[in-house]
Amino acid sequence: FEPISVGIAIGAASALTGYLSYTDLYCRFAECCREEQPLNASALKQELEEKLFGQHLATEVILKALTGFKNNKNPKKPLTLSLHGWAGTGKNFVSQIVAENLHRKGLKSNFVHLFVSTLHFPHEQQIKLYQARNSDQLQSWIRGNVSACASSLFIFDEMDKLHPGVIDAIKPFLDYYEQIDGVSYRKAIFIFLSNAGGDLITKTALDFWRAGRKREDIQLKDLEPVLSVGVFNNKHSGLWHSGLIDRNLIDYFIPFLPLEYRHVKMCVRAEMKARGSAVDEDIVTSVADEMTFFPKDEKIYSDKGCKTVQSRLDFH
Ligand SMILES: Nc1ncnc2c1ncn2[C@@H]1O[C@H](COP(=O)(O)OP(=O)(O)OP(=O)(O)O)[C@@H](O)[C@H]1O
Repeated sequence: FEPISVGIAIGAASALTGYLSYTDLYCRFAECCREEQPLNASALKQELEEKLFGQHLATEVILKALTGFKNNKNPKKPLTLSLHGWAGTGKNFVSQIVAENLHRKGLKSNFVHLFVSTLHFPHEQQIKLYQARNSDQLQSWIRGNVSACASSLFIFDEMDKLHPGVIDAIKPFLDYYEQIDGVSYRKAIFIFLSNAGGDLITKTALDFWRAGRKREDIQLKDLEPVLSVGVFNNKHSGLWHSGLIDRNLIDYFIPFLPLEYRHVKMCVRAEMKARGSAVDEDIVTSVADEMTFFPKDEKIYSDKGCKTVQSRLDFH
């Protein structure tokens, strides 16, 4: 062995490992955008199966969509998911789980961005003003965030209340472009949440129930025609006016079913455990009994899903 080259090799190796561990160490404390970091699909699956109640379709589609996208080294467009359903059925909740599985700090991550349309664009009548000024702002906000981290996650809540003109501002980012002004958006993920189609999803679930069929037997194909009428052709829901659908820019439509009495009970139990208290079945029943259910005669589905469970539990 030649002493000089051995020395160089050791130096290089230690510099390399030193650098690697420094990066690792750094990322442990500060947050790093690790674009290539694979998704732990089994962890996500387990979390969804344990924590998300009564949403077998959403669980299945979300898993499939995310694993497929994250395993693809060279996606042709960003991933766009559109979550639909009645209030309190878990759309925000699932977005939070997805965020945590993509970026360690979840909703608090610098690479996860939640946009609430009624908060950011509150007054419909001023939309023209907003449109001009805020569309630019919205675009540069998205551009800035994706430049900082290609695998950024954007969650747009209350999408049905967002004006189509504003959605137009997002549209170019969702398309099949290699780059826009030097920035590639293909590794980003966009999640849209809305109540649009919720009533029709409920109607399908109710038809199954009335026919004595199991909820878990509802398949995506049972809901697709329903969603296509209620959402794709509904000129009143902003998203659909904007051409996102015509241009096939939404990759997955994900239905959230209305929650039943038993699911509300599961939410109460989960909330009690999260608060570190023992599960008291008497309290579980009385919280669930306080919720209101529809339709009037059968009383099967909770009006607000699991939404008010947390605050109701405070009174027990
Ligand atoms: N399917 C579910 N499984 C477990 N917990 C749920 C489920 N749905 C709702 N929850 C609980 O209820 C809370 C409120 O639900 P969430 O905010 O996700 O509803 P949403 O569908 O986004 O409603 P909205 O359309 O009104 O915004 C969640 O934080 C979660 O604790």
